[in-house]
Amino acid sequence: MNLDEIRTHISRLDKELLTLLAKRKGLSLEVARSKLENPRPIRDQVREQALLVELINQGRQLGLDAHYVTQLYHTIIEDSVLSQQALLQDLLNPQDEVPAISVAFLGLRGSYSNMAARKYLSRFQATMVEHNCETFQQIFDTVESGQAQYGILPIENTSSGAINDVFDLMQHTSLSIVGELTQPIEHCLLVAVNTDVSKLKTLYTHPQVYQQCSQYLKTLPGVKVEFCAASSNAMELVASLKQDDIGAMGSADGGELHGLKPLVRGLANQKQNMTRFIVVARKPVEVAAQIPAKTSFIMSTGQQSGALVETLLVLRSHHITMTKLESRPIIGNPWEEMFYVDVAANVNSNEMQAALKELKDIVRFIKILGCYPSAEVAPTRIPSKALSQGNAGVPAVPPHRPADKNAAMSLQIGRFYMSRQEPLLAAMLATWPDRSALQEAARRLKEHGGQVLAAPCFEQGDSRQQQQRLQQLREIAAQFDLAAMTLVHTPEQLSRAAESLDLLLLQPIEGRRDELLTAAGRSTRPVLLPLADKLEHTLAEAEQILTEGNQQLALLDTQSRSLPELLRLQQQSRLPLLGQLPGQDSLLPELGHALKEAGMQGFCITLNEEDDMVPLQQLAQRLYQD
Ligand SMILES: O=C(O)C(=O)C[C@]1(C(=O)O)C=C[C@@H](O)C=C1
Repeated sequence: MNLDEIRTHISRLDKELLTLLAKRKGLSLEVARSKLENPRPIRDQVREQALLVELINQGRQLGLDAHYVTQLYHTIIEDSVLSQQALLQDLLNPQDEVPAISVAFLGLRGSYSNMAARKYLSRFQATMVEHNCETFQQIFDTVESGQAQYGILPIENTSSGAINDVFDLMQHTSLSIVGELTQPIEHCLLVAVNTDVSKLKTLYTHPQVYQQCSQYLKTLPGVKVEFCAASSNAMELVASLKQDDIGAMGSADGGELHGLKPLVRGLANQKQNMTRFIVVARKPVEVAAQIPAKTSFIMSTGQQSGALVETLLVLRSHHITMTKLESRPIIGNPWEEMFYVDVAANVNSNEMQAALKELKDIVRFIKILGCYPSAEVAPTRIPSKALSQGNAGVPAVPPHRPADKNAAMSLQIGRFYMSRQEPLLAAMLATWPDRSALQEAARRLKEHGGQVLAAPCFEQGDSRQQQQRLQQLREIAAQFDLAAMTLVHTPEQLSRAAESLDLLLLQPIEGRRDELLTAAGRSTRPVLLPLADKLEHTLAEAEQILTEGNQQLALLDTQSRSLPELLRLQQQSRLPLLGQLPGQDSLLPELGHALKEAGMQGFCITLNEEDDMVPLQQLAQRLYQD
């Protein structure tokens, strides 16, 4: 076959894939209707997990890797769940057939609020009429007066926290919250013409974006930064000037609307930067009982001690989970507070109605802001057991973690938990690899069921190169849904790594790490402390970290200590213990298995450039299947 013929073939297959996906979606909507007739919850994670495990195994037989299959199906299932929810919501809240829906949001075309508005409206069969607003107040006014049907407002951001102005405006509005959505904020360097970072002289950006990308901007010392009122203004300017020495900072999708291309992605200091938006309208909506719902309300309590606790106890007694609590001053009443509460419950449920009745008796003021479908479709987790290779037909188990006997000792790294039952598996590259080798290591680690990718970001190079490595490590780890770790020698390196990575490995030379221990204790990231020569030194060092506040600490045995030594350590400390083992030891699987039995909660497998991952793969099989 020549290139054209192959492409024709690929196009035909893609069309078939789309036809099948559309058929699948149709069936999913049929399921939703049947769940409405014979009431059952929309989400069924036991079914999802069984499906995913089956697909991973089928995929393997066809030569597709587990990570690829999982990612693909997470997207398909997320769409399936959201489409089912939207269908049920439509049936419950029939809308007038309108050709256009108007939405008010902050900023111009391409702003993050604009992207959120587009995402929200994509679920309606109507075109969007955009109302660009300059202030949050203007958004409220536009919807209250009926000029727009919906208003989109950012309410909280994972790096900068609550957006207080929006909370304050919610106190006085007659509007209801009818929806929510979360938008990833990925700042990119956007340009209008083909160019290179080294040619840039000026960057246009919003002060908040500048702040959120401060680490990256330090790597561009010669570039002048000019502030604009919003990132959408910066994009508009750069698009109109079309010069190769200027750029804007904002989202890739937003930039595309202005014809800009992303030159560098993932500029933010914080690894995960998400903004949660609320959608407000004049009329409240009803949420179908089968859909996970959220209810938001505000309340003010008396000033007597324990008043807030009493209200929270009411929620607890009705088994209602609170997902958010914010307090804001009441304008005009100094020292009084208004509390904003989000709960994971439908306002019409019996529990919520009973809780509201009790709350009304004990608060001064309470107002429901709205009840709306929860937009979060958390991916169903697949146990490492199912991911470690060669495992056909793993029985489906419910996705929630079984109660861990050693709950007090388990630690969360990124989105993974380490425990004696499922030890953490990290691959640590001895030298910094090139991008494709790092990607290949990540792909294979994921395929074998490992969870943490580690590489030395600080061993060579200047500060700019080190920063680029941190970014690359975090980016590739995220691409394969792995956590990321690096070795840090100084407090400064520790704070830089803590901005991007999930786990910080402290340098092993004791006596030279006093300041590093203090910095680790003040960090909010989990820390891995290599054992000191003497047991009492290790315990003293661990204590130094814990007393500074950071309780996310695990110990690492770098010298394959004897079993009695390790058991003694475990008797004296409740901290999780990991072992560092060479990746090419033919006994790796047996050694790891024995150490797991002895209570180790994880393994850091060191790999040199030429090493293969066969022993690591065998270790994963022993760890997760025996
Ligand atoms: O099988 C169901 O119950 C469905 O609703 C279908 C489906 C899917 O798309 O596969 C969607 C949502 C559920 O959480 C489980 C599976």
